[in-house]
Amino acid sequence: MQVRTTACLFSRFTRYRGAHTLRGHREDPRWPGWAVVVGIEVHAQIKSRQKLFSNMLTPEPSDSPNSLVSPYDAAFPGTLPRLNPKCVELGVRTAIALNAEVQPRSAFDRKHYFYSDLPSGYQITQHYAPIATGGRLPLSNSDTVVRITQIQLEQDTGKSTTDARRRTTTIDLNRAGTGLMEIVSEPDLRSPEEAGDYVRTLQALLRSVGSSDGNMEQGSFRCDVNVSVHRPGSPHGTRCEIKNLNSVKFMMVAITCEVLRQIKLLEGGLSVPQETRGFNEDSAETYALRSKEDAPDYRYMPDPNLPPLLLDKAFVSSISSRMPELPHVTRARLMSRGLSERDADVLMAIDMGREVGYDGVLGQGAVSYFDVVSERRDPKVVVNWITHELLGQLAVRHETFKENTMTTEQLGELIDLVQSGKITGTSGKTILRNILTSRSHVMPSELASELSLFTLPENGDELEKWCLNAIEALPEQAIAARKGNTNVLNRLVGHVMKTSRGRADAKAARSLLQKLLNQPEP
Ligand SMILES: Nc1ncnc2c1ncn2[C@@H]1O[C@H](COP(=O)(O)OP(=O)(O)OP(=O)(O)O)[C@@H](O)[C@H]1O
Ligand SMILES: [Mg+2]
Ligand SMILES: [Mg+2]
Repeated sequence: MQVRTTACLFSRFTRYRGAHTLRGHREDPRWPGWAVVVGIEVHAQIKSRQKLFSNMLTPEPSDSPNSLVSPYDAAFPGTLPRLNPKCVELGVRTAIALNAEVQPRSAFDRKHYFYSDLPSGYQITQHYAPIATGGRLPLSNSDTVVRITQIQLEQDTGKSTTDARRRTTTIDLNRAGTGLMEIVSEPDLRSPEEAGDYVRTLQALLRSVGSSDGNMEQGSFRCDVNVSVHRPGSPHGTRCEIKNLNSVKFMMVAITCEVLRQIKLLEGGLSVPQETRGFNEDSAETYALRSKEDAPDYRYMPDPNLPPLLLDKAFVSSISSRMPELPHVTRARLMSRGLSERDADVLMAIDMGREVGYDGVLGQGAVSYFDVVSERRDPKVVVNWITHELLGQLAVRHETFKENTMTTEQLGELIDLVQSGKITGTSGKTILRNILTSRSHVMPSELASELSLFTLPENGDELEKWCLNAIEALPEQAIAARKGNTNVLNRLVGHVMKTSRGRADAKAARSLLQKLLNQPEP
């Protein structure tokens, strides 16, 4: 009894504190005798129509430079910030999705530094009182739960591009003033792979609640990765922060390189100085950007133009009640309906924008398509038709799921026709291809009769004709099959399928062929 109570307490404690604080060290063969610690600061662009403090539109990467800049974004004297409520709502949605505590009172501060893409000379952020604190994110591919320190709202800067040859820097202020959420994790990650899993899980979560596109390549989701190493059992080592990583893959490579660099220093009797570092993708090396001593003094101060942000319980619960299904819930629901992990992932990946060019929201794309078709049908059969046939054919056509014209009614009826044996699987695929090519909304049953694809009993006599035809066309194979060679029998079945253009039922053809072959020769 005593033991059980302790175990119970222990598991609750680990869950509350995050799995890592009490998790035993698992040796990594890449760095025996060392333990790795990673904490990530994510800057995710808020998917609001307008910027954080001005009514200028949030730019797309395709917008021409300096085309979406209000006088406020360019820091004209006399302009004042006005907080965009949509950004607050999306910040709160993110906080709820991360199980964080939305603060009834948060505030905005100025972080000062001087750089050409920051016209006001300061960035407005939430340094002292963030909008939410203390969340948790269970990773998709393991039992690890990563604690979230805080979520803060802040402005993005403009973009400067330096042309070394011409010795000029061009400034694009489109991005200046767009809303960001800085999501800071506790140092709970233990390997490059876990860091990758964290970023992917977070991207999926933000996309599912519609608060960010989460696109690392396009810069709407930027990660600063803090890495340190220590001997198991000793306190955490000194961290270095790696900036400007633009894909999950390179982030994982950068962490690996940084771990090996720090170990080399420590094993050589040196120490790791706290630094901000960059990553060179070509040489696969991190390099020093600035040391802790060079870190600027940001002279944080409360922004006198912005009152504190007060959020009452009713506001938060009204957002809470309108939250969409979160990815881990969708996943569990799909799997409880008998889908494999892989099938669930394929459907969810489409909705969460991993399909190129598809900016979907979970629950409005492939998952809901599946939900509708499988409402009164076998979920496993339905998912097979979607993932293998429909997605397969779309891929052949270089089309995305968004471009799919086949309705849920069409696919539903098609599956019913095949399942009830009225048409064969092969005919079903022909009809599916036909519907995708013609982009028509004609129902599969109409097409089946138009193309005379209905199977037995309508074409019972035909089946015999096709089988006799096959035996006649392949006499040598017929002799071998008669002697019991089943491989050769398959060739004959194939011939029947070909001449019948897939209308014959392969099983029926096989048994009829066997019957015909075993009859005494005339
Ligand atoms: N020993 C450590 N090893 C690895 N990561 C660490 C370690 N200690 C802290 N971290 C991580 O470093 C990050 C610190 O981020 P935080 O935003 O608090 O401060 P900062 O990096 O000093 O400031 P800034 O926001 O200006 O970059 C967190 O994600 C935290 O988990
Ligand atoms: Mg930070
Ligand atoms: Mg940092």
